[in-house]
Amino acid sequence: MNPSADLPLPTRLVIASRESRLAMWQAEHVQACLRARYPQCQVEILGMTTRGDQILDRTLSKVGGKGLFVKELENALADGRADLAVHSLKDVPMTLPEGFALATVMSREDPRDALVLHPDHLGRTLATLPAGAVVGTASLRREAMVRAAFPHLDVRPLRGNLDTRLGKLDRGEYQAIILAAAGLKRLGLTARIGALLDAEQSLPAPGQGALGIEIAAARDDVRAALAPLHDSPTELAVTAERAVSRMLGGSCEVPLAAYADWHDERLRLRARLSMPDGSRIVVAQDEAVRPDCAAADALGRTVAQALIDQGGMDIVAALTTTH
Ligand SMILES: NCc1[nH]cc(CCC(=O)O)c1CC(=O)O
Repeated sequence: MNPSADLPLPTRLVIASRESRLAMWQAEHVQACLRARYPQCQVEILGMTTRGDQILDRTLSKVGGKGLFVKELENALADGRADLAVHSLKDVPMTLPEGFALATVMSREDPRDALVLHPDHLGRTLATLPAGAVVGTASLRREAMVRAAFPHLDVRPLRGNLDTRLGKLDRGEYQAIILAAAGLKRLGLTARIGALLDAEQSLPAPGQGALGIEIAAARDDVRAALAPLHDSPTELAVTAERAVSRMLGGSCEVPLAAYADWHDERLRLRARLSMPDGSRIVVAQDEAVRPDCAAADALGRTVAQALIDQGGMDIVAALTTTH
């Protein structure tokens, strides 16, 4: 029995969200799902600016990482200004602070990376862009992938929200940029996708494409209200992916890819850890048959251990001790 099944539904639910267009789309998506499910409940959005949104001149890994985007939202959950916070799961730290819980994982949007091209280069791919073409990416994982597989390209950092990044591309600062397909699709920008990079070419980041809903851990009423939005296959996949990252220290300074997908009843997890310059790459993969959450987590730890056994911690240490 679910002990919270009999809890009265809250009459009002406030969703804390960052104010970027993507974050707002995601909050409005959850708002629409909740309104459809609970017509009597008043569902509102509280928009907030986070430190991560304010600092735009340095790459994320240098300014403190994922926590920057969630802390202000957690403060709103803690003091009751909001009841739930919607996050791109990719941006949620591997271990939440005491008192908070990831209550819900929603079904996954396309997890792949997408190549977006400057209008002068439409029709090209990473392989056919001219030598020296500037390719922008905000992630060390994507940077490592391009450097290893396409050494003819000039990879440069790219920060800012989706609109900012696309603006820099269109102004000619980059010949191409790599973004998550999920964000582009959510914002109705599917037409800008020049090429989708399959998992063989660009293995996604842990959690990419999935939405997670965070609550104050004590709010069993909110947890119960969110239950219908939960997607178990996605939760098991991202549990495995996040376990890999957690075991390697959970830092976004590390170019880690981890992606789990379902093949009938088997959950297959692939992971890749690289130096940003593409000079060293270790890969591992394993699978579990009909795992529960604990087994999905164990799958992630097994794959992380396989990366460690191949010298993965040397890569982590080389990247995390410099600043
Ligand atoms: N780090 C920013 C971020 N967080 C989530 C997404 C995309 C949406 C998703 O993965 O659910 C993006 C943009 C990007 O990587 O291009």
